[in-house]
Amino acid sequence: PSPLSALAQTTIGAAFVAKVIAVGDRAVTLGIWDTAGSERYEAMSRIYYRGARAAIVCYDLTDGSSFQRAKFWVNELQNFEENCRIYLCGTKSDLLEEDRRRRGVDFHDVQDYADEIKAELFETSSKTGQSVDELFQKVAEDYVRFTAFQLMTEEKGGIDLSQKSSPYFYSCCHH
Ligand SMILES: Nc1nc2c(ncn2[C@@H]2O[C@H](COP(=O)(O)OP(=O)(O)OP(=O)(O)O)[C@@H](O)[C@H]2O)c(=O)[nH]1
Repeated sequence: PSPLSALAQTTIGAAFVAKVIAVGDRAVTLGIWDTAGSERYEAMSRIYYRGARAAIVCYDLTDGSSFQRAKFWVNELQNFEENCRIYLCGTKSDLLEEDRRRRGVDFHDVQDYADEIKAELFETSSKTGQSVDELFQKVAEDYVRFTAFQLMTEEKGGIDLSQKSSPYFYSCCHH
């Protein structure tokens, strides 16, 4: 079956897949939960995204109401998962390539919203694969970058600028 037909089923509960991504010379394994998009399954979805470090919130680029529903999930994540970075993902970009008039959500409106919530924005297609790899690559890269930063700031309750021998200075700031 094509990748698209494998996905074209209503998600009840959640589906899981692990994806290994190279970031520099490291291999990062992302554990990806595909949760049900319907708000009806809100309580169940929360079980899966609890503790998540990243969330890809998808909406259909041809359907304005799906963007409004995406905002619901963004609010949920902001309220319950403070350590979770949010990535907005407009799907079905292939349909816009075919006919620009099918766009149901203004790009600049979404970009403004993404800036407001400090999220990255991607427009992807499961059909053509457009920007899908780039999106997961960014998630993995950000994870590595922010985790290193968090370790650096948490270890001693702050960044000690007098500690020039800190290994983090060698890995990221030493010239
Ligand atoms: N043209 C096009 N159709 C797509 C694309 N992605 C999904 N579809 C179609 O959109 C419909 C819904 O796709 P799903 O992936 O099941 O949507 P979903 O949001 O995961 O649905 P739930 O699992 O119920 O949350 C199906 O008919 C898919 O074939 C895409 O990138 N391009």
